[in-house]
Amino acid sequence: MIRSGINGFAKQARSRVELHVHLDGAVRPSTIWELAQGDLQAIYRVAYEFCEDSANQGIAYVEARYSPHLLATTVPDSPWKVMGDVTPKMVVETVSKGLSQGEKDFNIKVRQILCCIRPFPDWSSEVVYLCQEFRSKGVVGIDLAGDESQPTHPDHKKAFQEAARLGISRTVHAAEAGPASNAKAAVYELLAQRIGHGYHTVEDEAIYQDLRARDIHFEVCLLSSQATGAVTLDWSKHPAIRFANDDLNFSLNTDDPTVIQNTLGDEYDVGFNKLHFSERVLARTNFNAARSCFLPRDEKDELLNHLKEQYGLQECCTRL
Ligand SMILES: O=c1[nH]cnc2c1ncn2[C@@H]1O[C@H](CO)[C@@H](O)[C@H]1O
Repeated sequence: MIRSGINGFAKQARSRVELHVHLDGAVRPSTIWELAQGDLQAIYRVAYEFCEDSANQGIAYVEARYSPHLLATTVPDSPWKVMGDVTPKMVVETVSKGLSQGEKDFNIKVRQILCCIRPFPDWSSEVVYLCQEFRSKGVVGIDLAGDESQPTHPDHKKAFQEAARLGISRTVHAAEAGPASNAKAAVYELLAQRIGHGYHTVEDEAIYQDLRARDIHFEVCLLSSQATGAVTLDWSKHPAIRFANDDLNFSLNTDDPTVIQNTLGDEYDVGFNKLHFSERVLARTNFNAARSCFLPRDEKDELLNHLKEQYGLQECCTRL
């Protein structure tokens, strides 16, 4: 693939921002093989190596998401049927330690988003509790992931409203495979500030225009969107082209790099080569990610200033 200038530049300069990547979808295949019996050491290793792999892609800041319940072994209704003594809280503690050591060793900033899972509404109140409990240890937000074909359970709504009350930032997987109305519900009922994917939002003009006017951020994952069948295989019809033309607030992300076998650089390459995004659009998506990340104001400003320096921009230029 021909590399875009901004991509080649960013790789060396530690100047990318990624908002949508599943930690449990980013495990090195060689590590999965070795750690087939999961335990806390395995979780620590996955978190630590995630920092190294992200740093090697020129990433300055990344928000990694996962479900504490799906990685635990004490959850009775977990789909994995493996029982042990690792609680969801121990999972978050261990991920925090692994990321924190990785941040130091690889000179990168990494924060966590804890996922609620649609078919398991019973877990959601504990996810909010864990977000609150680990706020000072790197947890910056809450997500709702999983199959969006069923109506959102009231317990998820309760959890997200509680998260909003506590000042926990919110993103929701919506309109990935499901209809535009799911994105609307994510914003109005779950109080989401960001939408995971959101491709089908373009199919309802009123909803699309409303979310655009509200400056809702869309976490776009190009290669994942084709791999999951969420969009057609014709790149020229990809909804992100509309997003770019409308200067919508969106970013490029990897989603599940172990599964998709992609890097953030690949996503920028696809944007450049297949969707014909200009260098300016690619830079803008990266700045969109920074201005829509879940860091507190002062740390966000620091990140934006770092990016401006890397891109050689003098004045405030988050809207390139
Ligand atoms: O593209 C996606 N859409 C919806 N859910 C997803 C996607 N990728 C992964 N997960 C779900 O999120 C959980 C926490 O990281 C994963 O375990 C998986 O069940």
